[in-house]
Amino acid sequence: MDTSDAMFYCFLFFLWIISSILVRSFVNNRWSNRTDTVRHPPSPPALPIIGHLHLLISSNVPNSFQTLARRYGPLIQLRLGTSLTFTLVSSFTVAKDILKTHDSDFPTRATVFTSGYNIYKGSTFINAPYGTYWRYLKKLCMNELLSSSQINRSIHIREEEILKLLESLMKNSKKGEFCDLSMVLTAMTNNVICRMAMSTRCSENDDEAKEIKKIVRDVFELGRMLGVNKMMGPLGKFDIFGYEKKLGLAMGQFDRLVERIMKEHEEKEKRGCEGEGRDLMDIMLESYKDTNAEVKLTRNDVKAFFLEIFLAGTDTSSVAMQWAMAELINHPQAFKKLREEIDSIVGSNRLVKESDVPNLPYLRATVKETLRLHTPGPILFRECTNDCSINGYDFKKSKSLLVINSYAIMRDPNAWTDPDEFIPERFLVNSNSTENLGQHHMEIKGQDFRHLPFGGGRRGCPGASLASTVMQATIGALVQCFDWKVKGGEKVDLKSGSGLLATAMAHPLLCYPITHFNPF
Ligand code: HEM
Repeated sequence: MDTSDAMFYCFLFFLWIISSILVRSFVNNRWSNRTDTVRHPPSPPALPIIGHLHLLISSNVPNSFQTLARRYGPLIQLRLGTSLTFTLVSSFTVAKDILKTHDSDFPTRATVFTSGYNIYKGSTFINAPYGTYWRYLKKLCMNELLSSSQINRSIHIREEEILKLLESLMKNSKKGEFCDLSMVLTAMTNNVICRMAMSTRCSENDDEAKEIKKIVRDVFELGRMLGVNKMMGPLGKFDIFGYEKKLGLAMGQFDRLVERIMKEHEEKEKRGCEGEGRDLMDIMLESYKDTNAEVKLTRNDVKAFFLEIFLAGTDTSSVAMQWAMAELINHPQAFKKLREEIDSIVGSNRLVKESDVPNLPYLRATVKETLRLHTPGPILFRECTNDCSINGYDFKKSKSLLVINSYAIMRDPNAWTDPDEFIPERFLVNSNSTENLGQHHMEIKGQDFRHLPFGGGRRGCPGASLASTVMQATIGALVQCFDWKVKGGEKVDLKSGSGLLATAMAHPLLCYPITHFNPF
């Protein structure tokens, strides 16, 4: 955490104490009058007034939660301030109970940790309560927008974007310059999602994808800050730092840009142009215009959906790829093994392709292992919609919030051998292999609740296939085409960022690419 972050959190902490004292007298009754016989999970010692809030202010929140679970157990109750209580889940067996057995009792994402601010009021997919609207959009995602046939149809987009990435890295290599892999990977995933969503790169304005990236980044950051504000109690609502105003401006910019792109698509449809093929906007507009659709989508619903797809789909894949490269650079044996696998399947005349991936088990294992150790979505939020009991504890409709720490589950020593080590071999499922995989070997069949990078149950990530496809093809190409030398050292510093959901690397990944195979 740098000094300005520390000062900012100190200030928020101070603000919280004052606002909590102000409201304490009003909420005291709530605690003292509790006469229910509900069986709550155990709770670690809490500080007066703030409860366990100080744990959220500490550096890496999923990591602090993990330390708590190791001390107090896999199911504990935590309190933030005087009014927000939630249960923290840190074991895969309990996670399985929730995401599988009790999936229908927890079908809604808890939104108390989000800013709640949205110019598209009522139009949200990611935070929609379980119901007709959410079901309709989820079905649309799974059957059309992010289906395997739509992913296959857009293969040329990913191939072209990977080639563009390699081209720019070849230039760095030729000049002996270093590159910022964090930046170029973010630009690439952004282009892939923008082109798949709205064919923006191919429109007349080449800067649209960049513009969307900047706006979405602003919306994400400001939304995060507002979310923290919201947890600060009544004083947080005054928007002292002006985040709400800035968020409104950023969303307004997004709205104007997407409105224009929507109109362009509508015009294109009228003219009967096929353009780059059917993108996600075309599919959404078809639903929007369908008078017989189960849900009548509004223009705002369409825009809000795209904003959330950009928020959910760009940085996640890019951050995961940065970690994959960092781990591979720090583990030369794994890098060599991956390169050898690619060379043996692909040969030395062409670039690795998406269609090679089924024959590249070590590449798939590398991506899985990266997502296990460095998941971009370390915490899953759920709200109880039916009274139920889990592990002998009671959960109440509309009152019980769950926070599943998938970061801790994926590093649980009861589920994984050497849980903090990068060992792709643990995901190799090859019974004919003569290689001794030893105790790291594990078999993942179907949905395994030890491995939760994409969450699980009905609220699980609909972009999992797309994200895995992008990651496998990109990492494969980066390993096939270049050797990598870290700028200013032998090894990459694997420190991660701080905060509730901050899962990015603490420092940009600066490396010299050295050409090994030139596909051009
Ligand atoms: C490495 C990349 C990605 C990771 C690690 C990731 C992870 C996650 C996680 C952990 C969740 C919450 C699941 C739960 O609560 O059980 C989620 C939800 C979601 N993700 Fe992803 N995601 C990635 C990429 C994508 C992409 C590429 C898209 C779309 C283009 C996407 C769209 C969504 C959406 C729409 C939801 C909300 C689903 C719902 O509420 O039903 N994600 N993702």
